[in-house]
Amino acid sequence: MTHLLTMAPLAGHDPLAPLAGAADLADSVVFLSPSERLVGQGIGDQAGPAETDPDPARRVAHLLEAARRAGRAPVVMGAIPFDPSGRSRLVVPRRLDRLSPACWQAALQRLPGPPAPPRLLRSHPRPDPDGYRRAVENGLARIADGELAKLVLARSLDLEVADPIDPCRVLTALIRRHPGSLLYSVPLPAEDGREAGVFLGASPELLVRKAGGRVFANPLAGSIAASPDPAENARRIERLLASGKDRHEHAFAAHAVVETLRPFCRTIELPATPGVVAAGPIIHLSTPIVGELRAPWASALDMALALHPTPAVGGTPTAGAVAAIAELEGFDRGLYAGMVGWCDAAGDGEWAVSLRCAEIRGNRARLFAGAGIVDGSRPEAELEETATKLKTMLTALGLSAAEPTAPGF
Ligand SMILES: C=C(O[C@@H]1C=C(C(=O)O)C=C[C@H]1O)C(=O)O
Repeated sequence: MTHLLTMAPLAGHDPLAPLAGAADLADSVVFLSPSERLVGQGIGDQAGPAETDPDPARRVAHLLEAARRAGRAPVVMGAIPFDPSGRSRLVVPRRLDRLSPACWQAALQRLPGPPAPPRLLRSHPRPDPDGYRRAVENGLARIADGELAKLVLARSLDLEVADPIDPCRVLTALIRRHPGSLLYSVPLPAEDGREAGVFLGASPELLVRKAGGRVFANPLAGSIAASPDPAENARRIERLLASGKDRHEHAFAAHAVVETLRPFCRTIELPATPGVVAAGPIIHLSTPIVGELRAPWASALDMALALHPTPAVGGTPTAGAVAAIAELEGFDRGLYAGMVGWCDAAGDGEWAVSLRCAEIRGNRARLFAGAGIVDGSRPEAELEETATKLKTMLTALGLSAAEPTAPGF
């Protein structure tokens, strides 16, 4: 990416304003990864044909063309839902800043502290724990029938707190706790009777990154709760690496990613064994994948759309799993388990799987978490795994799962 501004010299412009609490996150878009740190400001006026076109690639092309005409940096940022034909949140910020690693280190000093623990008024899990166990049992029956080999079942948690939530403090709490994750905040308009807000999170999972002629991906699947005790944590990592059920669950995602990327590549390899990645309260099996692209290089977005939904958020076979998810989950995933990131007119870009996230609107937050079901999965363990994954956002909101006020999830 060559056309982005670095810490902009413009008088009166503060590239960090949305992260420092000096500009509204609802008028900004943020994507921070170990490779790129992008902060866009001024997104106010962007609803239009691109919002309603069911093809995300056409939506992005439309926005890039509009950016070119308006003389803006041709970079589209935002989120595409789990159902990519649904409402995406894609924008071309009026001002875009790319923060260098040195700027970023200095910037961290300016971030506000975590939110004060809010007073929880109501919490509503969907499905409730019994409903989720039943959905997993149903999924296991379909796996036993041979209809499916893997299925990812998720649930959502609606929270209402006494005062409006400050999304900036929630995002900066995530930044401090998850510096190696892909961190994001995307504005949400008022819709379906709900007020405007933001969609934000800290995803450990890179769907795809393209930089010049190279492509990177990092499928995750197969998880265990982390322990605060280092010796116990090390034992859990050994247990995860040795778990046949988790290795089987992981293999679906890793194979699918390599096989989907292979036609785009001159060279690509699947590492023989997965490693692990720690993501706050949870540890995942992880396979980093690198490929050399075949000319003409496909764009990051084309590859992201080809990969989505990977078996890490959908299942195997894909179409059957997506149909089972619609039938068994009983809520709309919206932007959860879709993709969030950026792409430019040269085809470079980076897209994370939209995980460990929440929609925050006023004094309400909707959280999401899912778990992969394969032969050998146990409903109670999968329920616990989703509760562990929810902790990432609960902690950032100041609602630690250990507190007596914690929601009954
Ligand atoms: C579905 C989620 O996470 C995905 C599922 C995982 C699993 O089942 O082990 C692990 C990481 C993610 O690929 C989620 O965080 O909601």
